[in-house]
Parts: sequence; C-alpha cells; structure tokens
Amino acid sequence: MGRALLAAVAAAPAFSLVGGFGRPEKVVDGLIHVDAALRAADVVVDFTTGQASAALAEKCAAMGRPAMVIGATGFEDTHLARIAEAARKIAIVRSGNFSLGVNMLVGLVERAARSFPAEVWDIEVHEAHHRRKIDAPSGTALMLGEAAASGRGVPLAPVERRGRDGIIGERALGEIGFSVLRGGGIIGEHSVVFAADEEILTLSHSALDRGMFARGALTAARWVSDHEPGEYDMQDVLGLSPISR
Ligand SMILES: NC(=O)C1=CN([C@@H]2O[C@H](COP(=O)(O)OP(=O)(O)OC[C@H]3O[C@@H](n4cnc5c(N)ncnc54)[C@H](OP(=O)(O)O)[C@@H]3O)[C@@H](O)[C@H]2O)C=CC1
Ligand SMILES: O=C(O)C1=N[C@H](C(=O)O)C[C@H](O)C1
Repeated sequence: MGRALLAAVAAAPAFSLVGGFGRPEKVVDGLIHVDAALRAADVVVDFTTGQASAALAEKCAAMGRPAMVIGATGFEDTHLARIAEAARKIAIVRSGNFSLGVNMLVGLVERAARSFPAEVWDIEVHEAHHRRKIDAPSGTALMLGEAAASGRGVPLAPVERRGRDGIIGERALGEIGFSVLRGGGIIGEHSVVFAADEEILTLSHSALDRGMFARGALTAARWVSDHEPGEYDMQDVLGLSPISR
C-alpha cells in the first residue's frame, strides 16, 4: 500500500508528499524521521498494523497534529480504545476498506440483514486475500459482519462464529459465520451469503487494483484535513448513511 499511495499522491496535484516513514529502527533511503514528517504534514496516512496505528495516533494526539487516515486492519480492542482516545485531540478517519464499492456494500448488507428474518436466513461472510496478509478475518469482513449484525439489531461479538472445525454440531440460530481463504496475489474478495432453505442471495465485491484503495485514502485525507477532532469512517467521508444511523 505504501507504493500504491506514492503513485496516487504523484498523480494528484492537490497533494504534496512531505515524507514517508516506516519502523523507526529501519533507516531506508528516501524515508525521513517520523517527527519531522508529522510536523510538516497536514494529514498522515497510515497503512501499517493495528499496534503501529494506535502508537502513531497517540503520537499525533500528543503533538496536536496532523489529522490521520488509518487504513490498517487487525486491531485488538485496546488498539481501538487508544485510537478513540487520540480522536479527542485530532481528526481521524479509520476504515478497513477505502473502496466506494465496499462502502456501498456495507449499506446493502445492513439492509438485507434487517429485512431477512434470522429464523429463515443464515448469514455467512467469506473473504479471500493474498498469501502475505497477516490478519484474519480481514478488516472488511469484520465491517460487513458488523453491518449484518447491525441490520439484525444485535452486537456482532455474541453472534459471530470465526471458523469451524471438527464435530461442531448444528449451526446456531442467528450466528454470523466468517470463513477465510489465503493464497497467491488475490487483492481482496468479499462475499456476504444470505442462505435460506429455498434460495440464496450473495452480495459480493472484488478489488481489482490496490490503487483504488490508495485513491480512496486520499479522498479521506482531503476530507479529514478540515474536520474537527473526532473519529470518522468512510461512510462519513462518502456521505453514505447506514440505515441504522
Ligand atoms: N483500508 C484499506 O482500504 C486497506 C487496508 N489495508 C491494510 O493495510 C495494512 C498494510 O497492508 P500492506 O501494505 O499490504 O502490508 P505491508 O506489510 O506490505 O506494509 C505494511 C508496512 O507497515 C510497516 N510497519 C509495520 N509495523 C510498523 C511500525 N511499528 N512502525 C512503522 N511501520 C510499520 C511495515 O514495515 P516492515 O516491512 O518493516 O514490517 C510495512 O512497510 C494491512 O493492515 C492491510 O490489511 C490494505 C489495503 C487496503
Ligand atoms: O491486506 C489487504 O491486502 C487488504 N486489507 C484490507 C482488509 O483487511 O479488509 C482491505 C482489502 O481487502 C485489502
């Protein structure tokens, strides 16, 4: 994503790159120190890991700048709490997926889950990604699971089912299942399956180019640069209102 972002910034005259950085312990030609980059920037775009994003958000909050766009996935609850705290001081857009299509899909999934009774329709989320991805389920799959749970008017945690193996018994009524494939260079495939006894509805999205995520992150960067402190998502940036809101 770092390379995709560099290309997107180079192609967008409204932006100028003031610096890029990776791990502080790694010195690489062309990368500058994190503090210098943060002082010079209006917005920092972060595609690292949940742990690294939380630490960076705290650093920006302590400095009082810059605004943030967080695209990383694989968060623990403590990371999310630290980001929420940082968002009291700086504006942060965080999304597991910056594509327009996925953010549209979130609304469609919520709507279908709201309309289809849990007694009749089972919901399963499936995702497939490249072999280098380190977190599972993907941030997008979790967004879609949240949307399905929200449509059903329940929190996701008590109904989610992450993986199945062995003699596990019949499917529990109302559970939302997740399944994961890893292989090759798959950029990102997501499906939400609504399965009844007599019909199946599948809502799906395929990512064809990482540049699309980078351009979406720049849309978020422009939006967040003139917003008040707070935590926002791509639905806010795109003006898409999930039905439950
Ligand atoms: N929201 C969205 O639309 C999208 C989100 N993503 C998410 O973005 C993240 C990155 O994906 P991708 O670019 O494919 O992954 P990569 O592993 O290629 O890139 C992650 C980068 O973050 C660096 N990094 C890791 N830890 C730290 C740290 N503590 N401080 C500074 N830098 C650090 C890594 O450095 P090193 O190589 O030294 O480990 C690496 O350069 C993932 O969480 C992925 O799920 C990806 C695509 C779209
Ligand atoms: O790691 C990736 O590559 C991707 N990660 C994001 C996720 O976890 O949902 C978004 C996209 O699917 C690509």
